[in-house]
Amino acid sequence: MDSIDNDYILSHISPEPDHLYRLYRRTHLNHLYPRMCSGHLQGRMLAMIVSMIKPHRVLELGTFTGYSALCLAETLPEGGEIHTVEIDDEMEDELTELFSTSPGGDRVKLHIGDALQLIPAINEEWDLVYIDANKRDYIAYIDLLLPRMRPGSFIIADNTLWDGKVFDTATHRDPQTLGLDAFNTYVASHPRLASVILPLRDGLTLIRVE
Ligand SMILES: C[S@@+](CC[C@H](N)C(=O)[O-])C[C@H]1O[C@@H](n2cnc3c(N)ncnc32)[C@H](O)[C@@H]1O
Repeated sequence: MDSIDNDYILSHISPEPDHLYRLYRRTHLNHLYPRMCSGHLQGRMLAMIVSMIKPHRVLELGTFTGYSALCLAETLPEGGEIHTVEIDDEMEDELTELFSTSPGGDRVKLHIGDALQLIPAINEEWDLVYIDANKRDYIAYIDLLLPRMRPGSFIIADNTLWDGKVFDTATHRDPQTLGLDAFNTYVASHPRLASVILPLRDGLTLIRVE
Protein backbone atom coordinates (compact mmCIF):
# COMPACT_ATOMS: atom_id res chain seq x y z
CA MET A 1 0.00 0.00 0.00
CA ASP A 2 1.70 3.22 -1.14
CA SER A 3 -0.42 5.78 0.68
CA ILE A 4 -3.63 6.13 2.60
CA ASP A 5 -6.60 7.58 0.69
CA ASN A 6 -8.41 9.53 3.37
CA ASP A 7 -11.42 10.31 1.15
CA TYR A 8 -11.90 6.59 0.48
CA ILE A 9 -11.86 5.85 4.21
CA LEU A 10 -14.29 8.65 5.04
CA SER A 11 -16.76 7.48 2.40
CA HIS A 12 -16.64 3.90 3.71
CA ILE A 13 -17.18 4.43 7.44
CA SER A 14 -20.24 5.52 9.42
CA PRO A 15 -21.22 9.03 8.34
CA GLU A 16 -20.40 12.03 10.49
CA PRO A 17 -23.57 13.11 12.35
CA ASP A 18 -24.91 16.45 11.06
CA HIS A 19 -24.34 18.38 14.29
CA LEU A 20 -20.66 17.29 14.28
CA TYR A 21 -20.23 18.18 10.59
CA ARG A 22 -21.53 21.67 11.38
CA LEU A 23 -19.30 21.96 14.47
CA TYR A 24 -16.23 20.94 12.43
CA ARG A 25 -17.04 23.58 9.80
CA ARG A 26 -17.66 26.25 12.47
CA THR A 27 -14.35 25.36 14.11
CA HIS A 28 -12.56 25.90 10.78
CA LEU A 29 -14.31 29.23 10.18
CA ASN A 30 -13.98 30.73 13.66
CA HIS A 31 -10.91 29.33 15.42
CA LEU A 32 -7.16 29.48 15.17
CA TYR A 33 -5.55 26.04 14.80
CA PRO A 34 -8.72 24.20 13.64
CA ARG A 35 -6.52 21.17 12.94
CA MET A 36 -6.80 20.44 16.69
CA CYS A 37 -10.44 19.40 16.15
CA SER A 38 -10.70 15.59 15.95
CA GLY A 39 -12.93 15.30 12.88
CA HIS A 40 -14.86 12.49 11.22
CA LEU A 41 -12.46 9.49 11.39
CA GLN A 42 -11.11 10.04 14.88
CA GLY A 43 -14.54 11.00 16.18
CA ARG A 44 -16.05 7.74 14.90
CA MET A 45 -13.12 5.87 16.47
CA LEU A 46 -13.79 7.49 19.88
CA ALA A 47 -17.51 6.74 19.69
CA MET A 48 -16.68 3.13 18.71
CA ILE A 49 -14.27 2.69 21.64
CA VAL A 50 -16.88 4.00 24.10
CA SER A 51 -19.48 1.61 22.66
CA MET A 52 -16.99 -1.28 23.13
CA ILE A 53 -15.87 -0.65 26.71
CA LYS A 54 -19.10 0.94 28.05
CA PRO A 55 -17.46 3.32 30.54
CA HIS A 56 -19.60 5.06 33.15
CA ARG A 57 -17.15 7.82 33.99
CA VAL A 58 -15.07 9.36 31.19
CA LEU A 59 -12.56 12.19 31.57
CA GLU A 60 -11.30 14.27 28.66
CA LEU A 61 -8.30 16.59 29.02
CA GLY A 62 -8.44 19.33 26.35
CA THR A 63 -11.95 20.21 25.12
CA PHE A 64 -11.16 22.83 22.42
CA THR A 65 -14.46 23.28 20.50
CA GLY A 66 -16.14 20.21 22.01
CA TYR A 67 -16.04 17.86 19.01
CA SER A 68 -14.39 14.89 20.73
CA ALA A 69 -16.41 15.40 23.94
CA LEU A 70 -19.64 15.01 21.94
CA CYS A 71 -18.26 11.89 20.20
CA LEU A 72 -17.32 10.35 23.56
CA ALA A 73 -20.77 11.24 24.95
CA GLU A 74 -22.64 9.79 21.97
CA THR A 75 -22.38 6.09 22.87
CA LEU A 76 -22.14 6.32 26.67
CA PRO A 77 -24.25 3.77 28.55
CA GLU A 78 -27.31 4.87 30.55
CA GLY A 79 -26.19 7.00 33.53
CA GLY A 80 -22.75 7.63 32.01
CA GLU A 81 -21.03 11.02 32.20
CA ILE A 82 -18.10 12.67 30.53
CA HIS A 83 -16.14 15.33 32.35
CA THR A 84 -14.06 17.53 30.06
CA VAL A 85 -11.35 19.99 31.10
CA GLU A 86 -10.34 23.08 29.09
CA ILE A 87 -7.81 25.70 30.22
CA ASP A 88 -8.98 28.46 27.86
CA ASP A 89 -11.70 30.34 29.75
CA GLU A 90 -12.67 32.24 26.58
CA MET A 91 -14.19 28.96 25.36
CA GLU A 92 -16.56 28.64 28.31
CA ASP A 93 -19.66 30.41 26.89
CA GLU A 94 -19.38 28.75 23.49
CA LEU A 95 -18.95 25.29 25.03
CA THR A 96 -21.78 25.77 27.54
CA GLU A 97 -24.10 26.74 24.68
CA LEU A 98 -22.87 23.80 22.55
CA PHE A 99 -23.38 21.19 25.25
CA SER A 100 -26.82 22.53 26.17
CA THR A 101 -28.04 22.28 22.56
CA SER A 102 -26.27 19.19 21.09
CA PRO A 103 -27.27 15.51 21.14
CA GLY A 104 -25.58 13.89 24.16
CA GLY A 105 -24.45 17.27 25.48
CA ASP A 106 -26.47 16.84 28.68
CA ARG A 107 -24.02 14.07 29.63
CA VAL A 108 -21.01 16.40 29.35
CA LYS A 109 -19.75 18.29 32.43
CA LEU A 110 -17.39 21.12 31.51
CA HIS A 111 -14.55 22.16 33.84
CA ILE A 112 -12.57 25.30 33.03
CA GLY A 113 -9.01 25.27 34.38
CA ASP A 114 -5.63 23.58 34.20
CA ALA A 115 -5.79 19.80 33.90
CA LEU A 116 -2.87 19.47 36.31
CA GLN A 117 -4.94 21.18 39.01
CA LEU A 118 -8.32 19.70 38.11
CA ILE A 119 -7.39 16.00 37.81
CA PRO A 120 -6.83 15.71 41.59
CA ALA A 121 -9.81 18.00 42.32
CA ILE A 122 -12.57 16.08 40.50
CA ASN A 123 -13.70 13.35 42.86
CA GLU A 124 -14.40 10.45 40.48
CA GLU A 125 -12.86 7.12 39.49
CA TRP A 126 -12.33 7.02 35.72
CA ASP A 127 -13.18 4.11 33.44
CA LEU A 128 -11.79 5.89 30.38
CA VAL A 129 -9.59 8.97 29.99
CA TYR A 130 -8.88 10.77 26.72
CA ILE A 131 -5.67 12.82 26.97
CA ASP A 132 -5.52 15.66 24.43
CA ALA A 133 -4.30 18.75 26.37
CA ASN A 134 -0.75 20.09 26.89
CA LYS A 135 1.68 17.81 25.04
CA ARG A 136 4.47 18.63 27.51
CA ASP A 137 2.45 17.30 30.46
CA TYR A 138 1.27 13.88 29.29
CA ILE A 139 3.51 12.02 31.78
CA ALA A 140 2.29 14.22 34.64
CA TYR A 141 -1.33 13.51 33.61
CA ILE A 142 -0.70 9.75 33.75
CA ASP A 143 0.89 10.00 37.21
CA LEU A 144 -2.05 12.03 38.54
CA LEU A 145 -4.63 9.78 36.89
CA LEU A 146 -3.40 6.33 37.89
CA PRO A 147 -4.46 6.55 41.58
CA ARG A 148 -8.02 7.14 40.26
CA MET A 149 -8.07 4.29 37.76
CA ARG A 150 -8.86 0.65 38.46
CA PRO A 151 -7.26 -2.32 36.67
CA GLY A 152 -9.20 -2.83 33.44
CA SER A 153 -9.77 0.89 32.81
CA PHE A 154 -8.43 2.59 29.70
CA ILE A 155 -6.55 5.70 28.61
CA ILE A 156 -6.41 7.06 25.05
CA ALA A 157 -3.67 9.58 24.28
CA ASP A 158 -3.81 11.69 21.11
CA ASN A 159 -1.00 13.13 18.97
CA THR A 160 1.55 10.59 20.18
CA LEU A 161 3.33 10.49 16.79
CA TRP A 162 3.26 14.32 16.48
CA ASP A 163 3.49 14.54 12.71
CA GLY A 164 6.32 11.98 12.78
CA LYS A 165 8.60 14.32 14.72
CA VAL A 166 9.00 11.82 17.58
CA PHE A 167 10.83 9.51 15.13
CA ASP A 168 13.70 12.01 14.94
CA THR A 169 14.25 13.84 18.22
CA ALA A 170 17.82 14.74 17.22
CA THR A 171 16.31 17.14 14.65
CA HIS A 172 13.07 18.04 16.44
CA ARG A 173 14.00 19.34 19.90
CA ASP A 174 10.89 21.44 20.69
CA PRO A 175 9.28 20.78 24.11
CA GLN A 176 6.15 19.17 22.63
CA THR A 177 8.11 16.62 20.58
CA LEU A 178 10.41 15.83 23.49
CA GLY A 179 7.43 15.60 25.88
CA LEU A 180 5.58 13.19 23.62
CA ASP A 181 8.69 11.08 22.96
CA ALA A 182 9.30 10.84 26.72
CA PHE A 183 5.62 9.92 27.22
CA ASN A 184 5.82 7.12 24.62
CA THR A 185 8.91 5.70 26.34
CA TYR A 186 7.33 6.07 29.80
CA VAL A 187 4.10 4.28 28.81
CA ALA A 188 5.93 1.44 27.01
CA SER A 189 7.95 0.62 30.14
CA HIS A 190 5.36 1.35 32.87
CA PRO A 191 4.55 -1.77 34.92
CA ARG A 192 0.83 -0.87 35.25
CA LEU A 193 0.25 -0.04 31.57
CA ALA A 194 -0.25 -2.16 28.46
CA SER A 195 -0.29 -0.13 25.27
CA VAL A 196 -0.52 0.00 21.51
CA ILE A 197 0.16 2.97 19.23
CA LEU A 198 -2.23 3.26 16.28
CA PRO A 199 -0.90 5.34 13.35
CA LEU A 200 -4.33 6.96 13.06
CA ARG A 201 -4.23 10.64 12.09
CA ASP A 202 -1.50 12.11 14.39
CA GLY A 203 -0.97 8.91 16.40
CA LEU A 204 -3.42 7.51 18.94
CA THR A 205 -2.13 5.41 21.85
CA LEU A 206 -4.56 2.97 23.48
CA ILE A 207 -3.56 2.07 27.03
CA ARG A 208 -5.04 -0.50 29.42
CA VAL A 209 -4.41 0.03 33.11
CA GLU A 210 -3.39 -3.22 34.84
C1 LIG B 1 -5.84 19.42 20.63
S1 LIG B 1 -6.92 20.51 21.43
C2 LIG B 1 -8.23 19.44 21.94
C3 LIG B 1 -9.07 18.96 20.78
C4 LIG B 1 -10.33 18.24 21.18
N1 LIG B 1 -10.09 17.22 22.18
C5 LIG B 1 -10.90 17.58 19.94
O1 LIG B 1 -10.47 16.45 19.68
O2 LIG B 1 -11.69 18.18 19.23
C6 LIG B 1 -6.10 20.82 22.94
C7 LIG B 1 -6.87 21.69 23.92
O3 LIG B 1 -6.25 21.54 25.20
C8 LIG B 1 -6.31 22.76 25.86
N2 LIG B 1 -5.26 22.75 26.89
C9 LIG B 1 -3.94 23.00 26.76
N3 LIG B 1 -3.30 22.90 27.93
C10 LIG B 1 -4.25 22.57 28.85
C11 LIG B 1 -4.22 22.34 30.25
N4 LIG B 1 -3.09 22.43 30.92
N5 LIG B 1 -5.38 22.01 30.86
C12 LIG B 1 -6.54 21.92 30.17
N6 LIG B 1 -6.63 22.15 28.84
C13 LIG B 1 -5.50 22.47 28.19
C14 LIG B 1 -6.07 23.78 24.76
O4 LIG B 1 -6.54 25.06 25.16
C15 LIG B 1 -6.84 23.17 23.60
O5 LIG B 1 -8.15 23.68 23.53
